[in-house]
Amino acid sequence: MAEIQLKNISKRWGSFVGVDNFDLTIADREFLVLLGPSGCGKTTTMRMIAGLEEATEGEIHIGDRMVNDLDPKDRDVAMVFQSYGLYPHLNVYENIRFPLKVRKADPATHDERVRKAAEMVELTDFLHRKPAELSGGQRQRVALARAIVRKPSVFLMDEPLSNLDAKLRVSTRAQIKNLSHELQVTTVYVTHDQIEAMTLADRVVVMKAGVVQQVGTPTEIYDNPANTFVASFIGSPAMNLLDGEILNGTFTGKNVTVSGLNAPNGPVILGFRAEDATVSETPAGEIAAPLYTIELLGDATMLTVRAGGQLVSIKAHKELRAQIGDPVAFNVPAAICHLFDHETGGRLNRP
Ligand SMILES: Nc1ncnc2c1ncn2[C@@H]1O[C@H](COP(=O)(O)OP(=O)(O)OP(=O)(O)O)[C@@H](O)[C@H]1O
Repeated sequence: MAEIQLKNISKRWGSFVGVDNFDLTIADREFLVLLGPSGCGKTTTMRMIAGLEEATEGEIHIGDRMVNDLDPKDRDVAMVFQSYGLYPHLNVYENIRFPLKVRKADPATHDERVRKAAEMVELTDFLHRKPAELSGGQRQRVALARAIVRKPSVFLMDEPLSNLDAKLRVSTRAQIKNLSHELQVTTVYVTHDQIEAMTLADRVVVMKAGVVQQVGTPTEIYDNPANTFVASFIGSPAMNLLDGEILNGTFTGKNVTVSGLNAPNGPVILGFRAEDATVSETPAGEIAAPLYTIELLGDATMLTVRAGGQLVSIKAHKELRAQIGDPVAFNVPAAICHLFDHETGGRLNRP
């Protein structure tokens, strides 16, 4: 168990900046998720912690040691990759045991430790099989067992679920969450999937083009996104973001009007989430726009309307039915709106 301190770390290749001035303390036992689109620098950040990539600048501390000059094997971190990295000629038992052998752990303890790790990921019945005889989900569980068998100070996981099909992803995600609760080991987890980030993290770091955009709990990031990038990256569907102008407390965009805003006059980007808008039976005084598409989600109905050339998502109750092209009347209460600077996209105070 250990705290990780990343003190202004950067990674540059020539003039290209992969990670820019990343500065964060990850608490002992925290589950931290690095989230962002492809190429934003998540993996590079994690590889610097692991020692697979040298930081161009800054210091990395794990526990009470500065590890910049330590080899990966001396940092006491265990990694799980999306590609599993299992040894094909070894059976599950020997794959899980491998780190104990390499680290010369007391041989008398191996059997118990391997079986315990296998049990934690529900692989007890598969110990004799070779990786080729396992499903993708089972292989990923072998990789997890191999990481937990030697009780490292830190777990680093790079998109461990991305090779699994949707259903398996959900169940393995739950297993990782449960495992991490049980093990209480500081974990850094890389993903581009915002649902994984929201469901697993104690805190999420949202990155874009090498630069940290926001650090916060899933709720903080969802409820108070720091800018339009974070607002549109977190949540499904993405937050509705509309260009327009505020005049005397009323926002006017293309075909969307919201009144009662407590904000200065001028151009802004107005944001609201699909679940915060309400569909109205009585169209008077509200926004009306033609239905572009309707999706039945089971527990709700998602409407997408075309408001002034822009698509806007509204989550409605599950019984709602409508035809494409029908006018949909909806209401956007001022209290649930987010306002962003129209040039920088940075968050303005909530109205
Ligand atoms: N060895 C390298 N030399 C030059 N540029 C690199 C090198 N490794 C990575 N990069 C660049 O650094 C940036 C960050 O890469 P990184 O792998 O950290 O992104 P990522 O957020 O993990 O993306 P993905 O989700 O696609 O893995 C990318 O633009 C990548 O092309």
